[in-house]
Amino acid sequence: MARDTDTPPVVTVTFNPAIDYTVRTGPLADGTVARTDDARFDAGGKGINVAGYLNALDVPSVATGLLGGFTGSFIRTRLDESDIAHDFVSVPGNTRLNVTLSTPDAEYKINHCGPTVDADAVARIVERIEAHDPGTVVVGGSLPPGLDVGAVDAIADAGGWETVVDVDGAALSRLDATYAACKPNREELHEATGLPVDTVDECVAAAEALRERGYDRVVASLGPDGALLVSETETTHVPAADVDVVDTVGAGDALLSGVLAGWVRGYDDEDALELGVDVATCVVGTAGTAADAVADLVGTDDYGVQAH
Ligand SMILES: O=P(O)(O)OC[C@@]1(O)O[C@H](CO)[C@@H](O)[C@@H]1O
Repeated sequence: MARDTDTPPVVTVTFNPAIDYTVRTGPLADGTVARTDDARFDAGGKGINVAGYLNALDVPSVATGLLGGFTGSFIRTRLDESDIAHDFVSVPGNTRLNVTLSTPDAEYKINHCGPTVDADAVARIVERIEAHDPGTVVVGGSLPPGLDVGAVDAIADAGGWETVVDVDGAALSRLDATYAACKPNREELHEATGLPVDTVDECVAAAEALRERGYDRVVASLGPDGALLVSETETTHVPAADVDVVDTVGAGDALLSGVLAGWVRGYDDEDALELGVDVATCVVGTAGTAADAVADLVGTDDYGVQAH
């Protein structure tokens, strides 16, 4: 499908990018060495993943944020190799390396806090965003030491773009600006609202409560219960597909990317959410963040765009 060059790009902001090291082993035992040849390194962090998936879905995107050190260089190289447009601010220190360890019994995740960042980096990111004149800005992931949620509000308040956030529940409960959408998972819905989220109906009520706090639409990833999209006028629930989960790295980012791609293409919320679930299903069925697997969706019957 030809890329639409008239559409303003989606700019993604990752304050705290990461190399994702995803490794699968047999069972682990204390005091023994587990050996494996099943490991991969991906350029990651939530905003970077969203830019990669949007790129794979032929939606114009630019990734910005903060990168430093040898790990930052690796990420720039990977983005170049994958033809993902990027425009990062360089900072001192090494960008973090996050580990996902999959064993037959469990999936373990270790996320580093990231390098300490000077607060003036936020103004430098705003300059990069302005240079790309986006319609939508997506701020995704944790804040490194040195920044607080004011950095996210500063991005949302800095220009005429719509801002979408994928930040943790505590941050969602503290942001002050107005946002076009947020993408909590189930735990984050609870953390942000204090409401129970055991059933899908309870998740809908929590999403409605979150909307009252300044998020126009709430896209919630509910794991095995699928996903929800709650707006002022409607509530949509799409169940999860039956898929053998390889690992869940990037699943929430994939859901959000599919929804954003749908909105950019003028889908209604239901079709956008269905596309989001298709993209997330593809990612959980493939090792690592798997933007290459998402690109394979384009042109198949599973890619919702074909039906419109
Ligand atoms: O520590 P954060 O910023 O909350 O999450 C970072 C992260 O776990 O999220 C992505 C998956 O969503 C990974 O690429 C990355 O390692």
